[in-house]
Amino acid sequence: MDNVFDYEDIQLIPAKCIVNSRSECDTTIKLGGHSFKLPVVPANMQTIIDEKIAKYLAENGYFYIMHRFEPETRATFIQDMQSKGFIASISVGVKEEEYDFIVNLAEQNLVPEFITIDIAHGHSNAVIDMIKHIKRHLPKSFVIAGNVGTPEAVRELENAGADATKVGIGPGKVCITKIKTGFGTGGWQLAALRWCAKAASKPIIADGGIRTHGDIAKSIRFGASMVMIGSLFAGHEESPGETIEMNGKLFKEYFGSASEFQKGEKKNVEGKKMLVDHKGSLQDTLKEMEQDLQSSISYAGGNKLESIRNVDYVVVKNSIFNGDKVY
Ligand SMILES: NC(=O)C1=CN([C@@H]2O[C@H](COP(=O)(O)OP(=O)(O)OC[C@H]3O[C@@H](n4cnc5c(N)ncnc54)[C@H](OP(=O)(O)O)[C@@H]3O)[C@@H](O)[C@H]2O)C=CC1
Ligand SMILES: Nc1nc2c(ncn2[C@@H]2O[C@H](COP(=O)(O)O)[C@@H](O)[C@H]2O)c(=O)[nH]1
Repeated sequence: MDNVFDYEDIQLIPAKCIVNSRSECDTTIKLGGHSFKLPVVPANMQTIIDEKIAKYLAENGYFYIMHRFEPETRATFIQDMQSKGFIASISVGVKEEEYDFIVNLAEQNLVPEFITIDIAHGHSNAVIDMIKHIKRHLPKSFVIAGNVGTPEAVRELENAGADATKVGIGPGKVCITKIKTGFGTGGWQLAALRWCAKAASKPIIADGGIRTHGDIAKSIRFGASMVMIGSLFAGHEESPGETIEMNGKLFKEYFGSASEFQKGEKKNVEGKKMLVDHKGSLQDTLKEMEQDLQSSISYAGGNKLESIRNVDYVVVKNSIFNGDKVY
């Protein structure tokens, strides 16, 4: 791989506008036969999503993926969401008990619309076997598998039956994988996304490293159907992380799913805990994301999300912020 770059190194080039107002631009995206208002999904992490937020997102036409860290609540969660007419979208791991969980769901005829296999190193037989297991017992569920960072991995997971793959090893804000292991897509996530997207025949979710709303448009340009975001969603008043007051200022706690804090032990730790600025309501951020993306679409010279896919771009190494502090 040469010519690597990341979000901050790229600027998309404007094309002639065809709309009279940004409100004409349509940010909706289809995934798994469902239509969602934005190509954005909050990360399936315990300080980012809980049942209340999942319901809010589902009710308001946004995609969501519930985390897997309270495993015993998942069957009831599926029932509860579907009884309200919402999609059920859950996460699983790959350990032995997860195999039984999938069989139990099938026996109870509980079929989540979306199942995400949420593993650090998704290019593995553990994930391939779990994809096959889910497809055998719950063939109607849309399976998102990850995380990966290479075209080979995307192809192997797709061939095993994954309906979408999630790309991003180590670009996350609370990630320390790149430091502890020396591996990953941290620092070149956008180039890795492009590399993977060229091999993909099914949707890709770009996961981690999104620091500004413009990065959503850049992800679409480089082949993502959707982006998964943690840190930008961690600071809301509704966010499940604890609210902390320091020197009269409010913060929210945000921790990695592989942090010592999440795991309860210091074993294979690849994540950290941090505080992010408190920033008002989730609804306001989603609205702002929609408006910013509508604006992106208008700069792309179209009125639909797909128009972003064809725009030209330039590489401006580490310079687009001109010293502005954005995060
Ligand atoms: N996107 C990213 O960059 C990363 C995300 N995470 C997040 O952290 C959480 C925990 O992830 P994870 O540790 O995979 O989940 P689990 O702790 O559930 O581990 C899943 C299984 O995979 C094994 N495993 C984990 N990492 C590796 C590896 N590098 N090589 C071989 N086997 C491995 C584990 O065994 P054992 O523990 O004995 O090795 C275990 O059996 C997830 O939510 C994940 O998304 C974590 C790191 C990177
Ligand atoms: N290496 C680790 N990555 C992690 C951990 N917990 C979550 N994640 C990944 O980060 C993204 C969110 O990234 P952000 O830049 O938007 O904050 C999340 O979706 C996971 O893929 C972890 O402990 N270690």
